Amino acid sequence: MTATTVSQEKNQFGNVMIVGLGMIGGSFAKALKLKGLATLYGVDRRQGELTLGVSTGVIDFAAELNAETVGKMDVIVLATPVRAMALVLSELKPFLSSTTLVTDVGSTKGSVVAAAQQVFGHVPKNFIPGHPIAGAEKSGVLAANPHLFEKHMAIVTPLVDSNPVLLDRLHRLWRAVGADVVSMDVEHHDHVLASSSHLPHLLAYTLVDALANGERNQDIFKFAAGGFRDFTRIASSDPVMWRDVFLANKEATLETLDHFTDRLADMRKAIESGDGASMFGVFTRAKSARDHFLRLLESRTGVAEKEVKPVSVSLLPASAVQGGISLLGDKFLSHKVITIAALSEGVSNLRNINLGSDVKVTIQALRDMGVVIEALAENQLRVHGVGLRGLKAPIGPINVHTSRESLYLLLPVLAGQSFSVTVIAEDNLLNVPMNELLALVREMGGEVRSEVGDCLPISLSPSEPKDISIRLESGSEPLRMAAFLASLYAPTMGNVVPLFGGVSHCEVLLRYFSAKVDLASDGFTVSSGPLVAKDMLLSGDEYASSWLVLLANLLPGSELMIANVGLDSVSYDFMSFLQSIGGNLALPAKNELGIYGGRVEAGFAEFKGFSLTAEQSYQFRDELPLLCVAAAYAMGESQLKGLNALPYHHEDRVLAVVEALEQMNIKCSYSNGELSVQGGVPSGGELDCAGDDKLALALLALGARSQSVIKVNDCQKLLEEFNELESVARQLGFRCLVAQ
Ligand SMILES: NC(=O)c1ccc[n+]([C@@H]2O[C@H](COP(=O)([O-])OP(=O)(O)OC[C@H]3O[C@@H](n4cnc5c(N)ncnc54)[C@H](O)[C@@H]3O)[C@@H](O)[C@H]2O)c1
Ligand SMILES: O=C(O)C(=O)CC1(C(=O)O)C=CC(O)C=C1
Repeated sequence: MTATTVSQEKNQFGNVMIVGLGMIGGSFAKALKLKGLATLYGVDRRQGELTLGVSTGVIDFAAELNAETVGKMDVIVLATPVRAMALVLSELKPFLSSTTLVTDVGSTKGSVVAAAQQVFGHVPKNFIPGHPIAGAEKSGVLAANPHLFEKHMAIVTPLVDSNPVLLDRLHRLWRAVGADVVSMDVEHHDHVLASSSHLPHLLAYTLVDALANGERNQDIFKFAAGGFRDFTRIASSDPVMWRDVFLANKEATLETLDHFTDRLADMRKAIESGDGASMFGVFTRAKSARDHFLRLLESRTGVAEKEVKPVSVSLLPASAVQGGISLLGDKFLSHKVITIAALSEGVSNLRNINLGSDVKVTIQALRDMGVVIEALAENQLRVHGVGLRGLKAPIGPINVHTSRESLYLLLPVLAGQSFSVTVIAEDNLLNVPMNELLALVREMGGEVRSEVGDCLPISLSPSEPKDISIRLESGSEPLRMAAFLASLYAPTMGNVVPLFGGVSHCEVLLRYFSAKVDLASDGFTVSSGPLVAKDMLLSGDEYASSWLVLLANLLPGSELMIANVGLDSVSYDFMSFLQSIGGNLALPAKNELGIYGGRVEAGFAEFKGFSLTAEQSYQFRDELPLLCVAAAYAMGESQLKGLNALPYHHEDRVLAVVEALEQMNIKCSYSNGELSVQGGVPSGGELDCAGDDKLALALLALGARSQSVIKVNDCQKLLEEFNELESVARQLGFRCLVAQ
């Protein structure tokens, strides 16, 4: 049950007494009182706090620990500093009923259990300790905040014979004030909190005290700014409370303090000897660990959840594509290069990197495993490679979120490391069997476990690496890259046989980073050896290039030049196909790396109706939406065959275009995987791209010469993935209208 669905029945907790009406006790009381869930009684050795408690509406009654009051309580919460709790328990003992739940909020749990044992001779079944993991550096009832516990954790530490009915009541109490309840044993609690809460307080207090009493103390405080304030906020906390905590949790605090002192001594040595690499390593790992912690916190408290506003985009009529442009780096190429650079030996400077959301997923995962990736100027990264097997075990699972490309790149690399790891994902990547990819990882020799038939999440455990031979059954580019990466981990040699010949960025990039990839009679061989860091300027996005070329062909008066294309065989063949159906474009020649790199030029032309074989449909499956648009404007009829043999998401995308064509009054029919389209002039109106960025671009192109404007809805993902869309349009003299 979540906090929001908790029952809010009036006065359901009956009479609740808070002993120690300070900041925490007051916050708890106020939250219950404001919701009308209990009648609140306060006890405090300071009469002033009780008077304030009543006048500020934190409690209903100021009370004392006597037979009459204690006897009628349903719940008693001890909220004094931890060392005062033994005294409070002994004062309660003579009047306490076994049906009253007694709990506490103390920051240490072992000492509170020991206090109960000392007072009662055993821990009574109705005494169940607890601890809210929420607080502030303030104290006293005036600092009470009824929202303090919302979306925070409350730890309960029941003992074996704790009364289950009262334990249930304790859970409900914490949930009623908005907390998420977790159960823990006492010893574990004290060790965890010694590191996560007690040590930081000790450091903050000691730092402030050392500086305040050191030389130049006046100026130190005068010139201290945000960093000092952020680090030392908690040194303003209550000294009595914290003295009690350190007296009560001595052993666990000393253990974590010793570990920290050793690490501090290492840092001292690094500074003394000018060992920048060690410092850089510590700072990078620490940053990555803290970023990871913040993400966990955000996902728990929901603070990062931002409202996503629907965005629509339209291409305004009477535009032509005119001018020269360099496009931002290709997305999948960016993923690949960053991963390869991370696995290389040495430092690589990468320029024109596309930092789209999926690429950031890959970067984060690599950082979580100790790779230092510096963001230099815009779209420029410096990657400090760690070598093929140099990744470090991450502190939590690797989350590829919704990025299929990150998953395909990272999985074989993780399978080649010496640690076990769990890989998790979200939304579209869940519940999809990853058979081909997992088969490949299993071939590497690693153990792969998933709870539900080859779907994520999965756990990988390393084993002896072995030589592999992979014959790819599909033409998927991510799978091809995964196969090449897997073969890098073969002890002597790996063998990759792609479904199609032709050049792809996979082997070109690996060779560029010094991998020994050779063309064999059957596919490629990859001989074992290190990757070596290189600098690289990435070529422009391939799908964006194809889209612009199509637009230039559709819009009269266009004169387009893209200066930085880098086409693999599929993209080159696609552009050549456009030429073969009457398209007006000039393509670059093959460069020394085997890629068609350089400039593409394009201008207006009228396409002829065409016929696409099933093999071509498969080969151009990514570009099919663009080809459907070419068909919509072509003279005569076009046929696209074999569409039902495509991976389902490609067929779905084509079907979405077919629906759009029909809506725009372009005659078309689809049966048995064959689409025929009668060229014409699309009408206009609103279309939905269902959050698919590639489909969105195709639908925008459909509006190139439509009778009235075509507005494409649900374009948030398009603007995320192609965020330079508006600036590209501006540079090339055509107009895109983005509206929310
Ligand atoms: N401050 C935090 O961030 C935080 C967070 C979680 C848990 N805690 C725990 O909550 C407890 C209370 O902390 P706080 O921050 O509310 O402190 P606080 O100083 O604001 O309140 C403590 C109150 O206890 C009263 N008190 C002390 N001895 C007493 C006694 N013998 N009988 C009756 N009243 C007595 C004090 O007069 C004071 O009003 C502590 O055990 C602390 O470890 C604190
Ligand atoms: O936020 C703060 O000021 C706190 O110190 C809260 C904090 C913590 O260290 O996180 C302090 C003590 C606790 O027992 C629980 C929470």
